[in-house]
Amino acid sequence: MSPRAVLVGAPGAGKTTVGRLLADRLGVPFLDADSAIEAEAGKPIPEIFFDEGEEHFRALERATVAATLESFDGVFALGGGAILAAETRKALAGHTVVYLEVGFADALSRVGLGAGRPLLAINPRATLKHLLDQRRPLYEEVATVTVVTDGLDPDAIAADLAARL
Ligand SMILES: Nc1ncnc2c1ncn2[C@@H]1O[C@H](COP(=O)(O)OP(=O)(O)O)[C@@H](O)[C@H]1O
Ligand SMILES: O=C(O)C1=C[C@@H](OP(=O)(O)O)[C@@H](O)[C@H](O)C1
Ligand SMILES: [Mg+2]
Repeated sequence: MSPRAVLVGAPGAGKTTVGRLLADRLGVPFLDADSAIEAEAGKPIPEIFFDEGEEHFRALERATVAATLESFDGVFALGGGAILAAETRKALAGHTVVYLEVGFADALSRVGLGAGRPLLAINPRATLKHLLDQRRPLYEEVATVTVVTDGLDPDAIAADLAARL
């Protein structure tokens, strides 16, 4: 069993939003890794970061992604930092991985002041710029399909993807 599509990309790329729309169009279930982690931990992502730290969150994330890749056949949206783990990049090989590409200006306007995203709690502009630069090669490495999202409406992106998958 393999997800119909795994969505990767930076915070604000639209993984959660476009993923849900894409799943509706394909008539398959949708799962967001962050929501699965929150359900498992029994608390929101910012509280996991605050109480247990980022390393603990990343361990939960690696385990959730590994298990879901083997057991889920819908559309699966990852958190923006999931691909930082070499283990996760390796596990993505052989799957249909969609990279939702977003430039700095659109990403910034979409995430705003970073509410709900603990990594962007301090200095969201500079942090987001750094994340985009650091992670771009990793998203490119795992992607089998790349979609530019700048200036495009989520539903148009989902429609384009549904036609391509
Ligand atoms: N293509 C888009 N155009 C404009 N706004 C978008 C687009 N995709 C997502 N958004 C908005 O940006 C914010 C972040 O989207 P989200 O799906 O949570 O991104 P991600 O899961 O990749 O971090 C949400 O408020 C969402 O409504
Ligand atoms: O970029 C990151 O490292 C993170 C992105 C978030 O998901 P989104 O990319 O859906 O915002 C969430 O997993 C967590 O706050 C860490
Ligand atoms: Mg998301």
